Amino acid sequence: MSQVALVTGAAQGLGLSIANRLFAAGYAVVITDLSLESAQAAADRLDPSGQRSLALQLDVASKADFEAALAAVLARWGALHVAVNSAAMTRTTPVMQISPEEFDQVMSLNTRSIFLGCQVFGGHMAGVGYGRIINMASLAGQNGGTATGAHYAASKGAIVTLTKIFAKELASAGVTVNAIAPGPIESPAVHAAVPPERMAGLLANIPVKRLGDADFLGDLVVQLARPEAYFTTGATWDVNGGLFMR
Ligand SMILES: NC(=O)C1=CN([C@@H]2O[C@H](COP(=O)(O)OP(=O)(O)OC[C@H]3O[C@@H](n4cnc5c(N)ncnc54)[C@H](O)[C@@H]3O)[C@@H](O)[C@H]2O)C=CC1
Ligand SMILES: CC(C)c1ccc(C(=O)O)c(O)c1O
Repeated sequence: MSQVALVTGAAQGLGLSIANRLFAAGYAVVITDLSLESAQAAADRLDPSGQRSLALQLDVASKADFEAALAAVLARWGALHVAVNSAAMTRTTPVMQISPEEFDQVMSLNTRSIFLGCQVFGGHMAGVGYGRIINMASLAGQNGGTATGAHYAASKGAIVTLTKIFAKELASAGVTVNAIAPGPIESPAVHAAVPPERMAGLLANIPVKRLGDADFLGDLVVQLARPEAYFTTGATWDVNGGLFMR
């Protein structure tokens, strides 16, 4: 039987690229997102037969949704080997203008979702003695970048810390927990955030002078998801074209 991988926020963008690479690597892939329709559409494009894919609604703000998704995956395949916590929101409000409500919204969606994903999926994986969890952090969380919002950056920095905490907690149970911290990757979100007339300026500021590649991120997830990757845990993998230097 194929190993089973679940990706949150996988209807579009990097989550979808990661799901595609996991599918290409032979996994049965669970595409989850806020709306079942968008998750199902992505799953249908990936795997028209539906034999090695499952679409689920999973609002990462809801612990009950994580638990229901886990139950649905176990009912379909009896196992969950890999969980990729990719869903997040971005806000670009300048730090002195962020309201308490907006701060809480970004932190709770981006950070609490990782906590919930690690707790629910990691708890199951620890119970069966095997698992791989990969959390999507960000360059902004590594260098305090403000272009994407101070609350966004703080929420992503907290993911690095949570990744270490869950890695320590789950290591002896055969579960690894790693994070990936991308800089700007070729993706719909980058093009939504950077209008064409500002793209040259962004590229000029990236030391390698290119955006990152979403498929490469997907392949990195595939590597971290391998059983042979048992010796890397609690790590944050930087993929930022040298932008940490800026
Ligand atoms: N695109 C980039 O260059 C970078 C992205 N990242 C991170 O990579 C991850 C994916 O980013 P993108 O693909 O660019 O984002 P995106 O905005 O294109 O996709 C995010 C996905 O998450 C889903 N989502 C939003 N709220 C949700 C909720 N409450 N429950 C479930 N799903 C929800 C959306 O429907 C969407 O499908 C995020 O964690 C982001 O912070 C980090 C650094 C750079
Ligand atoms: C595409 C989004 C807005 C984006 C862009 C850049 C970074 C970064 O450099 O850290 C992000 O984390 C993003 O989410």
